Amino acid sequence: FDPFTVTSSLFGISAALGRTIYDYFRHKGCDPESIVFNATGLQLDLQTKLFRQHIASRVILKAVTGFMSNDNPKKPLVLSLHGPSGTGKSFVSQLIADNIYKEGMDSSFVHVFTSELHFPHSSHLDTYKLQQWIKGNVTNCGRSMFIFDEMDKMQPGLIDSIKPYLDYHENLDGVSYRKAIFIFLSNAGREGIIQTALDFWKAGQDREELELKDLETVLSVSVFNNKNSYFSSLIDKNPVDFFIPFLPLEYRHVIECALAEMKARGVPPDRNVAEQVARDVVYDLKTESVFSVKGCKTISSKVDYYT
Ligand SMILES: Nc1ncnc2c1ncn2[C@@H]1O[C@H](COP(=O)(O)OP(=O)(O)OP(=O)(O)O)[C@@H](O)[C@H]1O
Repeated sequence: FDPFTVTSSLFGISAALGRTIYDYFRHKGCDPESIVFNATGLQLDLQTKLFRQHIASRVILKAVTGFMSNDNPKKPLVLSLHGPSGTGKSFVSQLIADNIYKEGMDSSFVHVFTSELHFPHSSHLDTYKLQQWIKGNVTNCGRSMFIFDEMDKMQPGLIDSIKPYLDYHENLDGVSYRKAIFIFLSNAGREGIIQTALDFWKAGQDREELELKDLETVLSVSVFNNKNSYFSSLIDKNPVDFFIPFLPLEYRHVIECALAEMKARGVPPDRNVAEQVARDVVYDLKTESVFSVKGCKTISSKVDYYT
């Protein structure tokens, strides 16, 4: 029994809209007990579960903690996470959700939008549906979280349609969006981030010495100045509070991911298996095989294979 599908087929609407309607009737407003921000929990999760992303960890902790401790924010929190595949962008969104919502990603106040899943056939109607989707969910609960996956594959028209919700507005049509969190995930800027990390590696510098300012320029060059980038549509009135780079992962980091995966499954972490898994991963020749092409993305299935 899938309530979204039932709701959708009853009304002859898309599953996404069905979910909004279902959520609306199931939860009239947010239940304060299901939204309790745990700043210490987030800090601990970022320190212990997210590997080797010191810049992202630091920025996310500050941004989310600052925003959640403010009862009257002036605008929604808008985070844009960038970097190569499998480096922890979706994973960190899950850690944020885990420390805000009692039910984490399963909370009915957390909404993941994938343009290909929600609107496979683009049409002008889609922008209306997307706006209604956001509006319906925020009307239901102001402290809603929206995760937009594969932002770089999203139609520019759709991005334009969400811009008003990201800005400084007391309210729009009687709805205040200021307590919502928007997280954009994309691979935009990936080349610049990889090149900077590689230059550091070649110079024998510790990657932990990399600072946000070392990556801001490359991010802005590849992200803002690219006419095909989704940011070209956001740039005029930039509503993004933090652009957060995720660094490519090396062989030794893949080992850490494999060990963590075994631990999470209750299997005793075995370094030999972890090394086998890390050897199996493809490394990018353009980076002299220093960085894993897909980060830690395929680790789970490889651990299955070797354990
Ligand atoms: N830095 C990291 N620390 C710990 N685990 C990680 C890290 N990066 C990736 N992983 C593991 O790999 C899995 C896949 O990563 P994730 O889905 O976050 O990648 P992504 O950056 O969102 O990639 P994509 O751009 O392809 O969507 C995660 O669920 C997590 O188990």
